[in-house]
Amino acid sequence: MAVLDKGIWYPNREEHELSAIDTFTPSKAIEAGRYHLYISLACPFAHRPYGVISYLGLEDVVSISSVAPERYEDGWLFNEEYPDEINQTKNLVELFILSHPAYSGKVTVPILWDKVRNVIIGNDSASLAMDFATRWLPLAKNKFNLVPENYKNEIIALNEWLHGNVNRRVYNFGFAQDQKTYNTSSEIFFDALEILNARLKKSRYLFDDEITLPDLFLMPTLVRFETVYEIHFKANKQRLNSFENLYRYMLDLVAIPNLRKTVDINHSKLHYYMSHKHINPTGIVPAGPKIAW
Ligand SMILES: N[C@@H](CCC(=O)N[C@@H](CS)C(=O)NCC(=O)O)C(=O)O
Repeated sequence: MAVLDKGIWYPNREEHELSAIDTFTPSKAIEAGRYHLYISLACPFAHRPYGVISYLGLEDVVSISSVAPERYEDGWLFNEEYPDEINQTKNLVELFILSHPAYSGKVTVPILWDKVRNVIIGNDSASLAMDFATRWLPLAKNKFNLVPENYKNEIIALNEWLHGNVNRRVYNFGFAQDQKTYNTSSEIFFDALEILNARLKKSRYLFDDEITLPDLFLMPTLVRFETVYEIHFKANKQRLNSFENLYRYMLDLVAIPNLRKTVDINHSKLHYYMSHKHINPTGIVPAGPKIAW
């Protein structure tokens, strides 16, 4: 992978080789127009806070832009179609250095930028999503409570479970370098889909009939399944539509315009197939598959 070590970019160094990893200090101030969320339209983790902002109608309060689909040796890039209109940098590495000149750690999306202090104030998708869903709710156009108090602890626990068993897990076997790793992680992932499928037989969404935050954690993986993960990550133990309730659930979610507009299949395909040369050396992007939704 790739990291910054004291402000120097190493495209082939691992995070565990760093002597220290820097973190960002969140801002407590909730202020319309003050922050910008940098995402990649391809990234399922960035999709969490993006989904919350779109579903709640917070776009006029927090601006959003995406990096370009390709990610090579220089990391995430901006280009003419996907510019950095806030800081005019050419890539995310430059943006991290602008904020924290001696930064050590990975250079990932999403990041939340404070336009007043000109610094990054967060790069953890789960906590950004939780923050927008709760502290920012008073500024939202659509005041849906994604974290009802009676489910709060269960929601936090389910988000973590989804992260380990589903959202991150598909990468574990997609990037596996040996059969055993692939088999183990594929098994865990498809077992988790089975559990979710059974759960969704009893309710429309993960918690009853209203959308809650974990739905916006699960959706990003499901919408990338057929066009990317099934082929590129060899996630083909079962077809997604063989999980009847889970598939119905995904269709329900993408039928909601504020969620559907956060899904960019073409951008995702371009990113995954072109950028992961270690598993797709030619960088060829498949023409299909045609999907039903
Ligand atoms: N801190 C993260 C990780 C997000 C993440 O893994 N983002 C990926 C894209 S999907 C990334 O930017 N990877 C670049 C890298 O690992 O160098 C989060 O917010 O959950």
